[in-house]
Amino acid sequence: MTRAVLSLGSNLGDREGHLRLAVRVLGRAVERASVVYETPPWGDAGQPAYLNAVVLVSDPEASPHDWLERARAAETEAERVRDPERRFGPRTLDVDVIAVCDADGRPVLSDDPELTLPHPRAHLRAFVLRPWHDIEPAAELPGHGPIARLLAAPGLAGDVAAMTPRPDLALEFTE
Ligand SMILES: Nc1ncnc2c1ncn2[C@@H]1O[C@H](COP(=O)(O)OP(=O)(O)OP(=O)(O)O)[C@@H](O)[C@H]1O
Ligand SMILES: Nc1nc2c(c(=O)[nH]1)N=C(CO)CN2
Repeated sequence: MTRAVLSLGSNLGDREGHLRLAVRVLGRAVERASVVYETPPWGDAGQPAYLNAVVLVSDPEASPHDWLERARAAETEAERVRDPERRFGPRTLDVDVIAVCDADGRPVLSDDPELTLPHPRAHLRAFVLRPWHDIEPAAELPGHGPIARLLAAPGLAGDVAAMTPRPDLALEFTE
């Protein structure tokens, strides 16, 4: 049994459709989905705006690695193409595993480059922390503390303010 926080992002093609596709691939594992946000590109400015959201998922059968497999399956369905020249470049769909807890609610930590937990750049990304905070306000990012505190830090204030909620694009999932 594991629970995970997954971040969804898309800035190419049918962005909304790609986020919906990810939720469909994750299926009944989805427990909560955040509001969708329109966000300026982070890390590589020369690309279109993203739609971002966060989902909380759980599955009695899933190992931490299974979440990475499911993330990749959704990216493949969205026909994501990787550009080795642009690490933070545009993509049809990005699904990142932000954090995983085991059956006892303990955070899973990993420095394996194939699946690093928590995600090594999550604490720098308002597009991850703000939607996560919306659906789990008391959450902590292991090694970094409460996400509410990270969001309030001066370094992220500009990025948080630049995010636009898109309630017109609510993600549906089976409760
Ligand atoms: N927590 C994680 N979530 C997703 N991928 C991870 C994680 N930790 C390590 N990886 C590895 O990172 C590699 C690159 O993933 P990907 O192409 O999605 O990166 P990216 O989305 O361009 O960058 P970023 O991870 O900063 O968003 C993958 O092969 C994957 O195995
Ligand atoms: N706003 C925003 N910027 C990004 C995103 C993303 O999902 N949203 N994903 C990236 C991939 O690493 C790079 N930059």
